[in-house]
Parts: sequence; C-alpha cells; structure tokens
Amino acid sequence: MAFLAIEQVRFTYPGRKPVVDGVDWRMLAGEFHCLLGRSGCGKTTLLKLAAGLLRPQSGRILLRGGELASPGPQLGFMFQAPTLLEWLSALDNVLLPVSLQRRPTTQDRQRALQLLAQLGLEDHAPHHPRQLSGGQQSRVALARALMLEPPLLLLDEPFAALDAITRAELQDDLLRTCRARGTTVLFVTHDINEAVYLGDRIALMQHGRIVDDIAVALPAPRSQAMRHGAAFNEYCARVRAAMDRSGA
Ligand SMILES: Nc1ncnc2c1ncn2[C@@H]1O[C@H](COP(=O)(O)OP(=O)(O)OP(=O)(O)O)[C@@H](O)[C@H]1O
Repeated sequence: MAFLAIEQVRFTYPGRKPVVDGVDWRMLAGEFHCLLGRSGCGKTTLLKLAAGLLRPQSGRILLRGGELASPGPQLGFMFQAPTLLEWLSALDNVLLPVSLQRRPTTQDRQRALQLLAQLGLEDHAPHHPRQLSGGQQSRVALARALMLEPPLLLLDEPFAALDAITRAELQDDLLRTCRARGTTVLFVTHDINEAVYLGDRIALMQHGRIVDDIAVALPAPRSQAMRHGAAFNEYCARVRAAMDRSGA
C-alpha cells in the first residue's frame, strides 16, 4: 500500500484556472521524492493539499490508506522561511510542536537538545533567532519539523535562501536524519541539482499537472563528491531535457 497516495486531485482558487489539475502521485514509506517545476506551476498548492491544509475540490489524498482530513502529528512541515518565534530560544522553538499540546517533559527537552546537537547547534540552544545566522535558523526549523518524529515530512524549498555551502550541508543533514528514521519526504524545489541530489524520484510539474516522473538511481548515501561525477551530471542533463521537452 502506498504511504501517501494523491489520486486525481484538482484544486482551483476562486476565479482562477485550476492550479492543481488532476494530479496522481504515490509514495512508498521511506521514499524521498522531489517535486520540481517553475515558479507558479502549483507546487506549493499541491504540498498544502498533501498536508491537509487545503482540501481538494475533486479526487482524494490517502495517508496509509485513510483519507486525509486535516494536518496532524503524522506530518512535519518546513517552509522557505524558517518562521521561528522571535521571543523563544532555539530550544523552545524546537519544543513548540510539543508545547502546543502539553507541557514538555525532561525527556522532550533531552530529545530537542539531541536534535539540535545532531544539527551542530548544541551551543545555540539558549539563543534567540536573531542571534543565529540564516543557516542556523533553518537548522532550528528542521529540528522543530522533526521533533515529533513525523512519518511524513513536507518541505517547501526550505533551503532556497541559503548560500551554496550551507545548503549542501543541510541537504546532507536532512538525508542522514530522514534515512535514520525512515521518514517519507516530499520536497518542493525549482533547483534541478538539488532534486537530483536528494530525490529517489522526481515529479516534474507544469501548469498544475505532473508531466514526467524520473527515478534517480544514484547510490545512497549521497555524498558531495558525487556532484562532480558523470552519473550525477547525466541525471541533471536528463531532468533538464525532460523540463525542456515538456515546457516545465
Ligand atoms: N491563495 C491564493 N489565491 C489565489 N491564487 C493563488 C493563491 N496561492 C497561489 N495562487 C496562484 O496559484 C498558482 C500556483 O501557486 P503555487 O504557490 O502553488 O506555485 P509554486 O509552483 O509553488 O510557485 P513558487 O515556486 O513561486 O513558490 C500561482 O499562479 C499563484 O498565483
């Protein structure tokens, strides 16, 4: 059974043409898929539908076989901007998904500290977002998204604003953490290189439709050195050609 199944989903904002126009997509548990397409093709809207933040006007979205009604603890999100709460420390930002439900326990705090340490932020737990760099803020947001160990992570261009080196580091952090937990990930990007590096599969989106589906058979775990290899660059060229062919 698919972990996440998007079946013939359509969505239109009032007075607009369909933004998601009959999308079918399936993800198996533990897979990492990238949704790639130009600005405005409907990626974020499809992610919001997959999260249960928007409801399809037709079609359905199934999570482990059950229809998705609303967002819940089964989902972790991370958006382009880290959206941390300025008045909370890094540690309390990571604990937020717990604090919204109940008072965090010592165990919760240990887990949050462990996540911060895994992401190289052990010394920054007491610091507020304004005391952190953009890359550090993104790491805090990633730790927050992972705090409840969601089986499904939906990420909307989470590293778009970062410099290339920090971005590469965070890509590796994300891959390592998700592989260790068996997390299923749907990752929106408009960067071909990022999609090939991260994805087991790439869905190409254009005008609200999935126009191509590319399996990436590069070895796991990925390493930055791979980026200079022939196989990686062939995949990038193949995805580029598919985008040009489909107009995506
Ligand atoms: N709340 C809204 N009301 C009306 N139209 C919207 C709304 N949100 C998005 N749209 C429109 O829907 C289309 C798809 O937007 P969406 O944000 O899903 O695209 P995207 O592929 O994620 O773009 P980007 O890569 O720039 O983030 C765009 O034309 C956008 O203007």
